[in-house]
Amino acid sequence: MADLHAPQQPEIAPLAPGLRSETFPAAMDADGKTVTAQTAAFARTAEQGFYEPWFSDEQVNRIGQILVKDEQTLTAVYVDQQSAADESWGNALEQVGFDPAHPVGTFVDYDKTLNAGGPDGPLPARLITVVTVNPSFRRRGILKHLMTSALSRAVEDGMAVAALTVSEGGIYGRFGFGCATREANIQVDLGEGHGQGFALRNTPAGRVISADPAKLDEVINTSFESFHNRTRGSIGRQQTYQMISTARWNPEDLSAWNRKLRAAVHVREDGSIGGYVTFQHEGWDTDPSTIRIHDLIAADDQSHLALWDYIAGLDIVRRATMRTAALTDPLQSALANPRSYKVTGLRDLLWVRILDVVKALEARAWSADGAFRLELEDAMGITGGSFTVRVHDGAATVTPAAPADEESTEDLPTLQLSVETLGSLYLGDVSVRTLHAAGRLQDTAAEDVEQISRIIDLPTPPFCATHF
Ligand SMILES: CC(=O)SCCNC(=O)CCNC(=O)[C@H](O)C(C)(C)COP(=O)(O)OP(=O)(O)OC[C@H]1O[C@@H](n2cnc3c(N)ncnc32)[C@H](O)[C@@H]1OP(=O)(O)O
Repeated sequence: MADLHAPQQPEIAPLAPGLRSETFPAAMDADGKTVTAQTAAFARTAEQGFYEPWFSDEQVNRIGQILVKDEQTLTAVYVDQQSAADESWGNALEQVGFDPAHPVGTFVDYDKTLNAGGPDGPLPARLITVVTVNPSFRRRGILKHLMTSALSRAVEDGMAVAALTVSEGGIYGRFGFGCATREANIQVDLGEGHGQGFALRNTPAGRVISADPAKLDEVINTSFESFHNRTRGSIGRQQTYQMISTARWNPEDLSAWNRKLRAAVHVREDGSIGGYVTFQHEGWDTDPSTIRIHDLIAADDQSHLALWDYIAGLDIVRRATMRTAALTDPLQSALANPRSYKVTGLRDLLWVRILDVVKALEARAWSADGAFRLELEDAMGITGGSFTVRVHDGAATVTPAAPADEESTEDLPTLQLSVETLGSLYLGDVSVRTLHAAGRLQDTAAEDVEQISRIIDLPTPPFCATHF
């Protein structure tokens, strides 16, 4: 008998007449130096979709190579001028020199891992990025086709979760994605000279050593791996990070190397590497003189503070800024004067789509032992239904349950929510109580909220340090 609770592939939304889609791997030419014409044309369409400057062929080739290195799967939508339903539209495209080899829609997916805090470590996640539609082809269902196809493939491949970062907050909820992590922009005032404005209550152990970013490949890899394994909400990094953090690639203009980038590494007292920071001086015309931190990845909290102490100790610098700080950054509480740390902005980063509720919940962290019933609604029909969740010693067992209206011998508190809301709850960014107050828990009874919250809500928010 078919397992009615197994994830189901969603129906794939059709493309409008005259459009066709093709899925292919990002690939290099036989010479191994340039990406294929199809991959390069894909990168060109993405560049237009995100309103980037016209890239040179060399820059396009660099983007293509990044896609290749992470074995990314590209799906492109092309105009089939021959079969275009509206002939005058086909003629108009021809008149303006439209090249049918250039797609009008782009979509990338690839696999990394997501740390959901569970006992068995990070779980595989299907990541979605570079979603663009040529402005002249928007609002005709191209995204809907690309997304339903991609989620269908992800279910077929047995993925428990998909994730993306969004350009606009109103697009992806309809596909079951919920906002799951946030990050802060911070500004730290350093005062004049070390210790004047910035002083840690305790001096971190070990040494921080200035380093050439180009020589840090191994340090970057091992530091990130430790960080990823200890940080709920972390997503595995694509090759782009390695290229940027080692200064081989300048993200601002895609030129060959970033001459401004500097780095430092924390070496613990026992000689092991604790983490690294990459940063640049904003220029002598900035007032106050400012260091921008690009990336600060530490394997432990002492190393995190030690790297900040190094930045604060740089002579002539009065301010440090960072766009990717954790909401639980320990720095503010470690400062003698916590006011020198200011949060200047807050934004969502990771959005999560649960594809297999059993696998996903069993890979998650929990706060307390207990059991509850889950009534999950999934409008795309992928993973909805009734489940019993039992948590014991920090690990969950999730089993299909009879529908709520059928007789049940067990009296368990019941959580009713949509798959989008479960995505927001998954990594612990928002609490059961807050979602209940927001009216997002449908018919969940107020008296059940307290019990369920004790099991689900996690003590700290998650943190994802990876943009993609
Ligand atoms: C994961 C990432 O890569 S995030 C980056 C997304 N890309 C961008 O922001 C680049 C600029 N924008 C675009 O390229 C396109 O407008 C896209 C990709 C956002 C949307 O593509 P389209 O093909 O126009 O979307 P499509 O027609 O399939 O719309 C699907 C649904 O989303 C809705 N939608 C599309 N764009 C938006 C938007 N910007 N805001 C709110 N809703 C939107 C549509 O109204 C439609 O709703 P429905 O389900 O009620 O019918």
